Amino acid sequence: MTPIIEVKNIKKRFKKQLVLDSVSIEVQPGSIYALLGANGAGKSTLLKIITGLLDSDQGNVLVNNLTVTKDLRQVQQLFSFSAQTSSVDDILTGYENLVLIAKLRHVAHPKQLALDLLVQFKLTDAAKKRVADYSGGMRRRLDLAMSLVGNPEILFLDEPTTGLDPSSRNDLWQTIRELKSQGKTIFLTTQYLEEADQLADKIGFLGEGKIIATGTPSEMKHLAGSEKLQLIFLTSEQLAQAQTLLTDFKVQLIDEVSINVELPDSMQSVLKILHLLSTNEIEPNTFQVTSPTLDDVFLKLTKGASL
Ligand SMILES: Nc1ncnc2c1ncn2[C@@H]1O[C@H](COP(=O)(O)OP(=O)(O)OP(=O)(O)O)[C@@H](O)[C@H]1O
Repeated sequence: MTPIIEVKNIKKRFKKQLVLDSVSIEVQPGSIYALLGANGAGKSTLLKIITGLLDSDQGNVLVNNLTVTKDLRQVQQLFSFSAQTSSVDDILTGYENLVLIAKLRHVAHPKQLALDLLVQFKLTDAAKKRVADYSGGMRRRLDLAMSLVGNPEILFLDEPTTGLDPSSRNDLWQTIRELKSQGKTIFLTTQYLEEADQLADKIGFLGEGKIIATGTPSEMKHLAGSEKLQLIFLTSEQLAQAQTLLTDFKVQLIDEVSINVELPDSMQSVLKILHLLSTNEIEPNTFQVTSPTLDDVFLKLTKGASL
């Protein structure tokens, strides 16, 4: 399938600081792409370049096969951009904000559209409240609702859940999933590994100005290694006996009574290991299978830098 967004070899420098160094990204239509990176990695800068708000020094961006810098007017019809700073007007109510933006975008029946969006984003009860009195989660939902006025194909969301509590974050994730199920393409930036894991079809890790790794969440986790079986024994003698039996496996000592065993082929290896131990009358006290997380990938890629 032809990508709906193609970022090709983007370079951007602010004075002496090279912020983006040959960044290339492809996003498929109807998918969620998460650009993951630490504070200051260059995520917002890249979003501004993709949406035509900022010029790059090198490279180009195609949206629906249109070059952003040449065909900006046409490209702007295809997307909306929710920046980190909310675009809602505090003095107006949620309903008034939506009607205003709908009128500015010359949408037919702005009042009806505002009412429909308030229902879709579960804001009907707060429709007549001034936005100044909204919670952070309600503001972000209103922001998203406003970005849908004009029915754009692509939504760019810059750190959509930063500053939200876990419950509001979950609500917003659900809303983003619903937008994808309606066929929207979503390009979001985040510094939360869990958010990328929960939402993205494809992730790009931005580090030191480059995409240092890219893939689906499960492909990314494979970068951090295979699944492991953690075995905890009652005594160190049992552990030592187990080690002598597991010489065909990669074993990592955790403490004097626990080990991690790498599982090259998941369940088959688990069954083999437990069978081997039980036929030799060594019973672990507890065991569990652990899968690598995106945190493991990030630590491996950045050698411990914090996100
Ligand atoms: N207009 C500008 N002039 C000079 N430097 C800038 C400008 N905009 C961004 N920068 C610098 O570029 C780097 C990347 O900033 P950017 O805002 O793109 O990062 P980010 O990944 O979005 O970070 P955050 O998660 O904190 O929003 C930072 O070091 C920032 O100080």
